[in-house]
This record gives sequence, C-alpha cells and structure tokens, in this order.
Amino acid sequence: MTDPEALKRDAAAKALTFVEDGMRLGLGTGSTAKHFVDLLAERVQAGLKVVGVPTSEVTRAQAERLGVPLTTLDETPELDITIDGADEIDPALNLIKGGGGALLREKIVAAASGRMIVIADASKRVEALGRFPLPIEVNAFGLGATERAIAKVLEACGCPAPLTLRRKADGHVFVTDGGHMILDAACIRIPDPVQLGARLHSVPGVVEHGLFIGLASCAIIASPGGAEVVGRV
Ligand SMILES: O=C[C@H](O)[C@H](O)[C@H](O)COP(=O)(O)O
Repeated sequence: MTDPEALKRDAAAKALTFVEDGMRLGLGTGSTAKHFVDLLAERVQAGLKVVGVPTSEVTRAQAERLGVPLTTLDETPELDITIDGADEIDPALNLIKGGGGALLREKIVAAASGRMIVIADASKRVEALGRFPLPIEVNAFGLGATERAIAKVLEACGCPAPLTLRRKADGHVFVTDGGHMILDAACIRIPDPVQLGARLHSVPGVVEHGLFIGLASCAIIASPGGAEVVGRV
C-alpha cells in the first residue's frame, strides 16, 4: 500500500514543475501544502527566485524557517499561482476546504491569484461535496443566533446538518488565525454548493465558509499510478 504522505508529496512535486522564476505564490495550509513548501524551499536554496504569501501562521512559520521569501497581500495584492490542499474535490473542481481552520486566509489568497492549483491524494476526490463536514467560520459575538440562522440556511438548501463548534484536542474552543470560531456542518451531501455558498454569505456573523466555488483551475491528484493533472494549469 502506498504511503499517503508519499502521494501528497508526489502531488506537491508535480505542482512545483509549474512554478517559474519570478512568480508570486500563494502558499496553502495543511499536510499536503506543507510538502509543497518543503520542496519549494529546496528550489529556493538552489537559486529559484519567488515570493510567497502564506495562508496561515503555521505556513508562515514553516516558510520563514526554511528561508522562503515572504510578502503580504498589502505589498503584493496580485499573485500568479496559489498552491493549496483540499478536503474534498468534486468533478467541477469545486472544493471543501478548512479542515485545518485556514479557510478565510486561503480563500482571500486564492481569490487574489491568477490561478489556483489544488494538490491532493486521490482520497479527496468525490462525486458530490458534503461528506467532509463543511467548516463555517463565524464571529464569536452572537454565536447562538448565528448558529440558528445557519441551520435554517442548511435546511433550505436541502442539507440539514448538525453543527459542531470546533474544539482542539485539549477541549478548548478552536480559534482561527483571524480570531474567529468554526462551526462544522455534517451535511453528508450538498445538493447545490453554489446556492449554499451564496446563502451562507448572507447570514450576519458568518465570516467565511469552506466552499471554494470556481476558484481552482486545476487539481493535481496523486495515486499509486502517478500524479494526474485535472483541468487547466
Ligand atoms: O484549513 C486547512 C486547509 O483548507 C487544508 O488545505 C485542507 O484541510 C487539506 O489539508 P490536508 O492537506 O492536511 O488534508
């Protein structure tokens, strides 16, 4: 059986072949994106000139430690490519992201990029989004009311779901890099991700949600047979 980490690294290595000298990169978050930053750092040490915007404090720390030059979207508001992982990828390259809690910065960075390349092992491929609980980032103020409003939206969109306030392993509430909380919605199947995404944005208190619709132009999906490029790089 192939080691899942080896597959993630294969996808990351393939994505690196699309990185060129002088590019401005969005650097994703999570175990797959971590491989990409590791491999990118090796190329930087060998002389590749790039600059990156990290999508989380974890990725920032990793990139800084490895000597990958960093910038911000204030200094560099337009990026060439974001390379990031995903929790689910559907056939239209719509995604669920945010399993690691970085969805807000990830979406801002992806939207500021000319292209988003998703890197993943084949286990992330699904026919319909929703089996992975959808992360919804919310402001702490009015949490009870926001939760009720989200529950109504989920029901109206055909995917009523229990909402769970995300906690860390030690039991403390998980707080995102932006200082918000996350409600995970166990939808099982989301019939219309576009409709759900739009309606979640209309709920006051919802900061962002983990549906990435139309942002990814390409996915690099690694399986024991190799890394397949799906879509347009
Ligand atoms: O918030 C985290 C991100 O959206 C990750 O990119 C996503 O959860 C996938 O992570 P991993 O590569 O660890 O499966």
